[in-house]
Amino acid sequence: MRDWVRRPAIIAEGLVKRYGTVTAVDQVSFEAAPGTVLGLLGGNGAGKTTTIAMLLGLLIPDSGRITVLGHDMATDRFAALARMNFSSPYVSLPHRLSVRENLTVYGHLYGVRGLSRRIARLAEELELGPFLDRPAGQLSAGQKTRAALAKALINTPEVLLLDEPTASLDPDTADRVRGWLERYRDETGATVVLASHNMAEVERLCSDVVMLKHGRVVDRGAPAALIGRYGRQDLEQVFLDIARGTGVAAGGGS
Ligand SMILES: Nc1ncnc2c1ncn2[C@@H]1O[C@H](COP(=O)(O)OP(=O)(O)OP(=O)(O)O)[C@@H](O)[C@H]1O
Repeated sequence: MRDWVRRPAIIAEGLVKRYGTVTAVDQVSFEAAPGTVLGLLGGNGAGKTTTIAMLLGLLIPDSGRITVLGHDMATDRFAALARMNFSSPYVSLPHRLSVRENLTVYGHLYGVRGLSRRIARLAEELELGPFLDRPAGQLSAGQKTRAALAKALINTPEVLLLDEPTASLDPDTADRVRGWLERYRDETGATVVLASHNMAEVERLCSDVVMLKHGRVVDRGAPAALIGRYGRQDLEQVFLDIARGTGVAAGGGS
């Protein structure tokens, strides 16, 4: 295999972001290998959304460096952005446009070929049919989340950043969306960064996780390795140990 094939899809090195006196992200580094799902975990205010916003180039780090698909996001971000996409509960689709119109606008922005077919496929897989022609502003929270996921997938991104993608979905829909994300990753080889508070979801989808606390990386590893190191049954218990400072991890930390 050639070197460029093995190169991490995402490299974050020493990221720092301050909002006034708050250091939201403090010397955070990680890598995501191509075709993997990296979980960004941490309690409320740990710095997950800020990190994702920096990966997207929406926020400029105060220091540190981000490379996505070989492109330095400080100097060459547009080449990478065309091959990326994201969904976030903090970014709504334009309210007055229908879901179909939204997907059409974003599809054109990304230069998607065969756009009608792509929209039809996403509508089928994410079950958008019943509200495809309704204004995005009139949807329920769960319907908005699915529409936002469709927008995030419109350009078949190689790097997909998902901030709490199943937070407002009912358990059945959330499970189906997870299955769909797994298939998407398997079929396309996309690299995914997933910020989530759902530890069962993270265990299922992520090959690696980065645990953040107060903007710093406090542990990292494969879910099974972390569970083993903390002597726990599942990632939820590991999360609680880290959040409350009660866990004793063997040979861990960073
Ligand atoms: N625009 C902003 N101005 C000032 N402080 C901010 C801003 N955005 C985030 N912060 C602060 O930065 C820190 C990290 O916030 P961030 O939203 O990245 O956390 P998070 O891990 O995504 O949290 P949550 O799980 O609650 O969504 C928090 O202390 C937050 O209050």
